[in-house]
Amino acid sequence: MSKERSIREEEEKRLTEVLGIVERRLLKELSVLGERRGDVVGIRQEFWDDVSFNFSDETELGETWSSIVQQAEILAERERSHKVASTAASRLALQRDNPYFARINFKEAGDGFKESIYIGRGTIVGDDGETFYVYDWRAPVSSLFYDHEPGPASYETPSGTIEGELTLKRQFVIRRGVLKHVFDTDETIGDEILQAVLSERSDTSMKSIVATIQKEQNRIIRDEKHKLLVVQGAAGSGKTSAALQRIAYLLYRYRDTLTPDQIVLFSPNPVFKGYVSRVLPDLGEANMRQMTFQELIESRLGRRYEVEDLFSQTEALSAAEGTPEGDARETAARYKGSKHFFETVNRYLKRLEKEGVKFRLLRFRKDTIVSVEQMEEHFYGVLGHEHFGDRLAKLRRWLNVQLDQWVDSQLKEPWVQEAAELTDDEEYQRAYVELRRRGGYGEETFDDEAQISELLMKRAAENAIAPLRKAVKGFRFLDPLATYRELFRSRTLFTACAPDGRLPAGYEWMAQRAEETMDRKELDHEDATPLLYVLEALEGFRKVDGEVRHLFVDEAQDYSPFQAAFLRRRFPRARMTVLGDFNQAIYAQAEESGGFGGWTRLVPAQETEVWRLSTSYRSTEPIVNFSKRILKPEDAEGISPFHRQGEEPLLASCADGAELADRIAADAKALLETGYATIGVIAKTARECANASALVKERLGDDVPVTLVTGGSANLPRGVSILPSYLSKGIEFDAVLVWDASDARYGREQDRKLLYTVCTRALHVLHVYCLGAPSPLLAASGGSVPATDSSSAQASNEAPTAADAAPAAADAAVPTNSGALPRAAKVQSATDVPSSAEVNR
Ligand SMILES: Nc1ncnc2c1ncn2[C@@H]1O[C@H](COP(=O)(O)OP(=O)(O)OP(=O)(O)O)[C@@H](O)[C@H]1O
Repeated sequence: MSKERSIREEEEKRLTEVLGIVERRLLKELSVLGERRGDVVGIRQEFWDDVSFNFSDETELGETWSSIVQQAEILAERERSHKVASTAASRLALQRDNPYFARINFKEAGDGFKESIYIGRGTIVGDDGETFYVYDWRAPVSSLFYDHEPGPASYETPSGTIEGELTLKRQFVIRRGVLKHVFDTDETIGDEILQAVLSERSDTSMKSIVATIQKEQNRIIRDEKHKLLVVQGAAGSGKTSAALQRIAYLLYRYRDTLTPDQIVLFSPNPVFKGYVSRVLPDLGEANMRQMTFQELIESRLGRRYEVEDLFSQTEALSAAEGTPEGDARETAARYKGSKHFFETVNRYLKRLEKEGVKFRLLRFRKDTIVSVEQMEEHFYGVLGHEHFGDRLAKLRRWLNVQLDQWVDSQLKEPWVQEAAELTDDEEYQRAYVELRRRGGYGEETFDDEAQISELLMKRAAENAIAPLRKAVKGFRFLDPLATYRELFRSRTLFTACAPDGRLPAGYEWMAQRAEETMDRKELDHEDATPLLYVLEALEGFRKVDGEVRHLFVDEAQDYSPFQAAFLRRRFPRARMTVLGDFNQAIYAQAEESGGFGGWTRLVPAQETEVWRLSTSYRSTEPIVNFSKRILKPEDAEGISPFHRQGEEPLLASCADGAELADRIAADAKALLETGYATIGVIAKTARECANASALVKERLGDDVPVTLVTGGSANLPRGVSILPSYLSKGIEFDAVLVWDASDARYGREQDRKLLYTVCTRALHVLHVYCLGAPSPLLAASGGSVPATDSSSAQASNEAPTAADAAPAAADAAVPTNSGALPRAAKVQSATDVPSSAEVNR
């Protein structure tokens, strides 16, 4: 028998044994699940039958109440165990499909103890409770698989380093419980598996990468030492993937103390949120909390102000591009995200401890209950020696006392008496019960009547000022906007607070803009974070999320230094993992920061680690090379493609919009017919997308699904998605068709990173179309295409020919992994090379 066959037989036997264990356990869990479900349904149906009702006196009432509580507790307990059984069953079902993906043999130094270790998405222990059939990929020993090739190897455990020798490294492709491929490898992670995984057609949600985590990614996933982890990685180098597997790792490593809701991931937009939401459930873990920065802002400011979001700001800047107004706004957006402004605001807050907080008076009809001056006097006088962050809460207490006194002062007023007379029976009954409870109501006497009418009047007055009580509770007597705005009303104040004592460029424009917008309670996006910071500082950061233990920020280069500093204040206990790519910094607000938003300043250097990921896994080699040439050479230097081949990107000029739409529609159709699942048509702005969508839909008719993706979209659909450049952040498509990368659209230096971001969304196929002359940023990518006719050029500097244009889509049909099959690694048999559809994730 050949060596390959004997290996296969050995592994098949082992697989059957493991599947037997999983199967038995799954059946058991399913039967527990059935029972629990029956219990829960039964208790819910009969809930009220088992409660004894008796309201005759206080004791009976108490007993009725405890019998309800008891029933509710039984129900909650059964629901909990139903959930436990259901989680276990889904985990086992995943394991039955694909119990493990790798095996290593490791001989420990010293005693020479040799062990075969199988690695999968979750642990499988034998019925004896001791034999480990499969180790979780996050177990310390599993590191050996990701970090080493056969030979001397070691791994870290909580009790120290284990040294030894890796004598075998084997990978499996198991699908639906059937062993499809097995092969040994002598590379860190077998190249052929990775080739096959990367050649797969994409999906509308991201997949896990546990079977093919690369060594440099593994370091990020398992880092436990640092308070701040900064990952600078090329487009498609696996930053988001590393972040998500890291979350799964942390949940496993600290499973007794860390829960998913103590982990927050900041995502760039709602589409991305949907896109990554399957990864953790597929790994058998519950999802962490996810939010966008905009949602954080909306939750605090949205009810009081009309807040512009980042996308609207980007659209507004794009529409005003090149005008004095547009330039001024861009300068303002950049400045208000800067470290200089953050420091200015901080110094302003210091001054506010002594003077300057703006309040709003409490007024009932025309009556001032507490004036602004009285509040200032109390805040800066009586409370002047208190800690600044506590003062507002104390002022609130004092205001409530003022309201109490005011209510008392009103009892003789005719309006209160009138209101009290309108009291309905129910209200009267309630007042009666309350007086009895207080022991103040005896026999029917004149005095009792007086008491009840006083109570009714009090209630009437209280009802009338209920909105004021609510406003006081919500700190609405504070005027954060006016307080913030003062910085743009007084030049002397600003210069006194600025660290260098100077007004920033464009100050006059900012001041005027504040007058125009803030009166209408409208907030430009660039003002939202500073305002929120001022508000929270005045309130003593009472909404601080101290429970959050890990904060992940993806696309971190898009955050301004101001926002970075704000997040640090808001999540003070959290360790931070921030991931980004300075080559993809596309928003005005982050430009001042050189792309990394001042993250590294937040935590002392000795508690910070900066990792770089340079291999780009997403796109084929030709696409990576094409995209790199959009960047300045010094920025592109560190980016290397993973050697996966595919067709050369296409760059073509179109004479007019109709031709552009014709070609994109034809490409999209042909690519879908070839089997590509997701096609991204990416235009620069939302306005262009609306136009593109109408034109493309018209050409494709109802047979081809075409979706216009907007800032509010929560999911990426299959088929053709038409979306603006900034919404394509973090996501990917089998094929990207760029809608108009002309000089007119991407002509400025500021557009470089945006165009790079757009082109790097493509996995297998990239077609870049221009209306007229291509952007000069594409010149090095082969962009010297005549603007006049519909000529096109393969980006490898081939001379453009007319034939290149239309058949491009057909060319794209060639599966891009055709030239990318195994390299030197030892493959068990030629037929063992996995096809792209059969690879473990
Ligand atoms: N080790 C790996 N094994 C398999 N696939 C991988 C690996 N690393 C990355 N990928 C794939 O590469 C693609 C890009 O990964 P990901 O989105 O995590 O990169 P990114 O650095 O966040 O990209 P961007 O900055 O462009 O958003 C994904 O399809 C991901 O599955």
